[in-house]
Amino acid sequence: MIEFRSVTYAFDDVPVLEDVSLSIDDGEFVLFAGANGSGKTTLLRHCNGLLEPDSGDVLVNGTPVADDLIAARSSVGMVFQHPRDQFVAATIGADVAFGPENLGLSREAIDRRVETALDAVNMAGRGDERIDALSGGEQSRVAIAGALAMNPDHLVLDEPFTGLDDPARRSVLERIESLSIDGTGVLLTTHDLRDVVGLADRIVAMKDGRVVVDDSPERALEALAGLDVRVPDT
Ligand SMILES: Nc1ncnc2c1ncn2[C@@H]1O[C@H](COP(=O)(O)OP(=O)(O)OP(=O)(O)O)[C@@H](O)[C@H]1O
Repeated sequence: MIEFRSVTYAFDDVPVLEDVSLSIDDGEFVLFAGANGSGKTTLLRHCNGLLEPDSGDVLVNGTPVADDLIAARSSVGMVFQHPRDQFVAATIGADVAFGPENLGLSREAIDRRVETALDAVNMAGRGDERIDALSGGEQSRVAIAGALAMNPDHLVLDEPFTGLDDPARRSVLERIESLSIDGTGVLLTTHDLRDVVGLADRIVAMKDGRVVVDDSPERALEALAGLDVRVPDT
């Protein structure tokens, strides 16, 4: 479970998050919607200590993130907007192994995690391939595998479809759907809900650093007018 309690945060004295309180259960699929600059990325970067609140608290499984960064980072996997920026190794397998290696697991356990994570993104057996030779969609799936190798309870995906063509978008979407069905919680930011709204349990919409809608997809869609969020046509 992830809990934000009255979280306030400013960049250089400019308020970016104002009194955000949310609680996210294990297994929940939550869409974070809102215009560019509304604070979605900034909020989610608090889940594993990349940012710390100026006031308020962020707890993962009941423990403040800053008190146990390893526990928070094991429980909440993050995939950033430009996966290319988060790779640390030249080959798929080495990159996906990086997180588990830092947990001090045995080689055998690491290999098992890498294999399972690659399987989950439909890239089994491709560990020796170079990341720089992959398409954008494949790179996104490797980034997701890297997060999955930590066996997270929740997966944070920040605008995972940015820059992807239609086939890549579909392939990443399918992977996200099957992970969600298998029980991984998903926190996904987007300013375009069309492809993902059918998967979500809940939509949280932000505006100017505040949560302005937090509801089931059906009810939230009615409330989203005026927030610069593309909603499905029907
Ligand atoms: N490193 C930074 N330094 C200063 N200001 C920042 C920084 N990162 C974000 N901001 C500002 O914080 C505000 C919220 O940005 P954030 O990226 O959280 O919004 P977002 O809703 O995720 O939008 P986007 O879809 O564009 O990523 C914006 O006004 C942005 O300019």
